[in-house]
Amino acid sequence: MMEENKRVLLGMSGGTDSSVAAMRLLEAGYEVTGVTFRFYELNDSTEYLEDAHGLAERLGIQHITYDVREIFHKQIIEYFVQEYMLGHTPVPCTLCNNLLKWPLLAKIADEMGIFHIATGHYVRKVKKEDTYYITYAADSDKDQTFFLWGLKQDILQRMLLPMGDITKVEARAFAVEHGFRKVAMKRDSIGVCFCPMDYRSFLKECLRRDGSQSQVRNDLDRNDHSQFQRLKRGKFIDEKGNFIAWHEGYPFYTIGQRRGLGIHLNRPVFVKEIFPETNEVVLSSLQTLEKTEIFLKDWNIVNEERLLNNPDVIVKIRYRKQENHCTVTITSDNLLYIHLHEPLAAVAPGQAAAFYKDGLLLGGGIIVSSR
Ligand SMILES: Nc1ncnc2c1ncn2[C@@H]1O[C@H](COP(=O)(O)OP(=O)(O)OP(=O)(O)O)[C@@H](O)[C@H]1O
Repeated sequence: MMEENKRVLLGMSGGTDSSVAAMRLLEAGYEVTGVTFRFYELNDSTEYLEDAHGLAERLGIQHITYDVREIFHKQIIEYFVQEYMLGHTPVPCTLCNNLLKWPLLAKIADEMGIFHIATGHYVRKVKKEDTYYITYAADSDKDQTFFLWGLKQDILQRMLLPMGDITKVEARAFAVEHGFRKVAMKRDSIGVCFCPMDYRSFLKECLRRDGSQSQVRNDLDRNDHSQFQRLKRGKFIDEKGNFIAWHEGYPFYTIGQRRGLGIHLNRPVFVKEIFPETNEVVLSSLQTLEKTEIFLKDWNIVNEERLLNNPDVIVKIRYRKQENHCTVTITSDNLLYIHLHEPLAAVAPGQAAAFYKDGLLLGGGIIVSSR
């Protein structure tokens, strides 16, 4: 294991937060090296690379770019499409952070003899009894803890999080004060980087492009017909299987969805279940969507003592949504079992769940099922 030093490798996206992060790290006396990952280039635009590089030059820091477009395509975009084809709700940002962004920062830092790794994430970290934890950001509107439950001690101990203590408003002001007006004016990124708008058009486009030689294969695709063919009209049904209306294809719906169903009934209805095999989507009242038990796969626990069997842990299944109280245990088949203390609606397979207690992020996982 490398000795701690005053060097830090910072992920620089070209955006406000990581740019201000670079300035704050320099102010704190670190020798900063910036790395910009080429994950995905929307409309082939590489402006972000030039922005990051230009900023690094002005700050007098070393800057490198690192092309991971192929890995990103395989691990994140194909996964994203495949999850919808399975009737699930994917979490690409969570996976990117936990499987790509932070591990890559650590790997490159290792190669360069740099101990610390940093991003412009709005999160903080603390050490308690020899264990490092991610904790909520000072700016609760920007808090990004929800995306980082998969990180382990080897990463956590090396992390520097210069944006955790300030608000976004302060970050913009900081950039202006330091003479970086353009940095301060950058728009906040919205949604998923490779699909900032409507995921339905993205899905259609991806599957059309991949066509019959689809790189995106799954169990449902055994019949060797292109997945694009699967995006066809299907039935909205009620819980008894009665036809309600036509829909545009099951991958275009998410459990818990109410808006955009394209139907008008005299009662509010929500997507309750998705059946990819028959291309049917079950609609029902919100109450029938409520669950009290959730099972997670691919989980990570930061501290077992604090999480398991604790009678009152907070679980979040959405970035900006409600916090629920629960108890967490491990099942005999190695899933995490969440017993919710009050029912929760709109629990979709594929989504992430993150656990908190006393402000500490204790881990999380991917939802496989609920009841
Ligand atoms: N292409 C990239 N290369 C290197 N690091 C990145 C890249 N994209 C994001 N990051 C890092 O991950 C952090 C969080 O990214 P995210 O896209 O969630 O946030 P953001 O609020 O848009 O940040 P920013 O304002 O810095 O773009 C960024 O602050 C940055 O440090």
